[in-house]
Amino acid sequence: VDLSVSWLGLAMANPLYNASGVMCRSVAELEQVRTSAAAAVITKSCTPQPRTGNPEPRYCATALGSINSMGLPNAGYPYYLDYARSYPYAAGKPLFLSLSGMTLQENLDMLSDLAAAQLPCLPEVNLSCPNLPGKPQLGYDFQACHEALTQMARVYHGPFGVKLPPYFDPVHFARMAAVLNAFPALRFVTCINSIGNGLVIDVDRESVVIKPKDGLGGLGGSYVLPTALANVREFYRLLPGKHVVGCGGINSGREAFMHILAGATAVQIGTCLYEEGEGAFARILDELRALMAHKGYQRLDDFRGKLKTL
Ligand SMILES: CC(C)(C)CCc1c(C(=O)O)[nH]c(=O)[nH]c1=O
Repeated sequence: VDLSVSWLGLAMANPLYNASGVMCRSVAELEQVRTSAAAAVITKSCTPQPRTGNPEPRYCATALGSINSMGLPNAGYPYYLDYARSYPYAAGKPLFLSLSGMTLQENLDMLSDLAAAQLPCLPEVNLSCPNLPGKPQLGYDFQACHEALTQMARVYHGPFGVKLPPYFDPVHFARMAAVLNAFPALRFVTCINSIGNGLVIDVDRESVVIKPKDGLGGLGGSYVLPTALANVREFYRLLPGKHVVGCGGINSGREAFMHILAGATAVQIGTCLYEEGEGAFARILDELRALMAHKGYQRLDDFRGKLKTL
């Protein structure tokens, strides 16, 4: 069984890597991912300056997944650029840099600096970043997205990608696809970011479980799998020539298989990686390999995007 993936001029031994935000804030964590069975690495979404993020508790895992309102704690863009400068690209594991400015200008500043650095790493721009006050997150404001991407594509000419929030309405899928299809240099979309503003309640304590936003936070893990799969399949259909990276609810080879069947080129592991540690990569790969062998598939292309409808 061959698990290799080749895309954007990159060759990956397998389709798995971390989701931005998990095991990727410090160099020590990034090296944990790089030296694991993961085939690529992505950094924590960064801002130009370091941020401590929200007060704790700001993450909580449940039997069905996780809730977080981290508040973008990160070591700052220069820290991750420095890691990208010394990263061993020749070892064959691609590096992605996640950018999440608090304003459009911050994203433009980081992207133009990254362009000047001329490094082999690829930017993944987080569209769950804040928009103007009184407006929803950028990814939910289609007009603002189009304007932001126009300016980003003006300062950064290489291939880049975006991390998308989940969408829940066919009209929203179509509107966002129309925006994304206007940018040839936008080569991949990562679906999905956490499902925003969920609320987890602890019955014994009769309390919320995270401190920020009176308990509201982004949902990850099994809670989001059907939504993640829907976003992967819809954007796989709606963005011809672009790649979709699947993210959301992957706990085993079965969910990785589902994401690839729905059209994902590669897949990111978030909550499961946070809870299990880097051993999750080898376990999930073994399970995916066994599932493919059982089904008689030699390589990922044998079933990628071939989800049957009834
Ligand atoms: C939600 C933002 C803080 C604007 C971006 C960072 C982020 C966070 C975070 O740092 O709170 N958590 C997520 O699940 N997804 C994200 O994209």
